[in-house]
Amino acid sequence: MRLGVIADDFTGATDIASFLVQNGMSTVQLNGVPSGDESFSTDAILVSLKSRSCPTEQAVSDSLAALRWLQQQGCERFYFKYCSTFDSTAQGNIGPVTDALLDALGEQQTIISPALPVNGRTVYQGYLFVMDTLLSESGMRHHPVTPMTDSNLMRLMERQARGKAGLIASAVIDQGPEAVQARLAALKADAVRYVVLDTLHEQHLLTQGAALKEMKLVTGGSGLAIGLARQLASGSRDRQQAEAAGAPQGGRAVVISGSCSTMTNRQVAAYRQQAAAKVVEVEACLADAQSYALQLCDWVEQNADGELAPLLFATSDAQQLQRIQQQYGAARSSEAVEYCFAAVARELQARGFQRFIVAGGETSGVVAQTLGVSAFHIGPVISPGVPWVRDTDQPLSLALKSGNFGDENFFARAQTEFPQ
Ligand SMILES: Nc1ncnc2c1ncn2[C@@H]1O[C@H](COP(=O)(O)OP(=O)(O)OP(=O)(O)O)[C@@H](O)[C@H]1O
Ligand SMILES: O=C(O)[C@@H](O)C(=O)CO
Repeated sequence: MRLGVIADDFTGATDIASFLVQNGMSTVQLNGVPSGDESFSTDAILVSLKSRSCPTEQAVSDSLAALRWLQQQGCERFYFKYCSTFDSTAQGNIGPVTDALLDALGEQQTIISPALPVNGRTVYQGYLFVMDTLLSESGMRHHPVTPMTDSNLMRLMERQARGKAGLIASAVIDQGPEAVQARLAALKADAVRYVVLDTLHEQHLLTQGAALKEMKLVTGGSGLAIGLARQLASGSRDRQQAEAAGAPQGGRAVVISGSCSTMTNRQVAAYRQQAAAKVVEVEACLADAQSYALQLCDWVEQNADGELAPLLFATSDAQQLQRIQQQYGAARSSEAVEYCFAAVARELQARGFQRFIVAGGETSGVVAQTLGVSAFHIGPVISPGVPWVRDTDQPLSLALKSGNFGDENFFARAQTEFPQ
């Protein structure tokens, strides 16, 4: 059974791709809907979009285009991948995209399962937790683009989508796949369109996978992929061989950090102690991003011969970010930073850089798009949900880190533990 995945951002896409591969499904990841007539024979085909925080109409039309293309590729099951921290406010795109996909598939019900317990994202009584904290009390409440101030997934869904939301609590999931299926059917009879699934640990994801293997459309983070892949995998491939195709190759490296998450702040602080690092000033990005980018690239080149790659970071803590956003506007400042990073990536590629370690989903999307990446091999995992990936056409290796993923030493480990 071929699985088609539509991911709403770039790091989210590599995140789920790594779990699919680790759990037995051969996977190709494509940047956007391909325009040519190529076809792929992998167990899973993943289209990564930049639809998390774009205007809703565009998110819906891009997602529907991806769905149609995946159907043409013979996919029969579909997975809408969004963030394990449900990055989506009342005006967000998860609800409208879910509704559009359900309508296009002629389905009345789907599930909402953002949990990824290995990275501390769990769901209890429909409330999303980050480690030991409610989502709305975690660093996500200060997110520059999608501040999360509610943790109740039923409420979040009902605010942005068209139908009723319900819950399957952990006590039911503990009873196994048949109990989950029976509850889904009961909720469907009650016209519940979005069913939030409690998830406390990996066994719950395995149960969900078994319960949902016939469901046409599922939605969630990357955790559910563990359970679903084990049901849908064809068993036709050698994981180690596949990972070797995505292992990082040589060439000069740079670390680019545009995430302001709590974890990225810690990672940047740790890496600055070990490697050359330079802050990217929002004022300079706003003034003349193009020439500022060239200056930054000169600095990167001057510092590229150390043991560890140089770091450019716009990463700020919550207070700095608030000051910047008040002064320049949230959208304007984040766009200026993204524009500058795009110019930096383009220039460094032209100067022969071949390994890019990037923090932040939006930032990764911009960088990968600028570098002209159209398809990846998924390589070895640096931290849960963050694999090295290698472009299928050009000598280019990328580690695209979701904002909150990885341990404190992530940037250094991505280099030292994966020598070329
Ligand atoms: N100093 C800053 N001032 C204003 N905006 C910034 C600053 N630094 C980064 N940004 C913007 O914040 C946004 C961060 O989003 P991004 O998706 O890259 O990281 P993230 O949300 O932490 O990661 P993820 O989506 O993987 O959880 C980007 O648009 C980036 O340009
Ligand atoms: O699910 C997650 O947390 C990540 O894959 C992600 O989408 C962050 O951008």
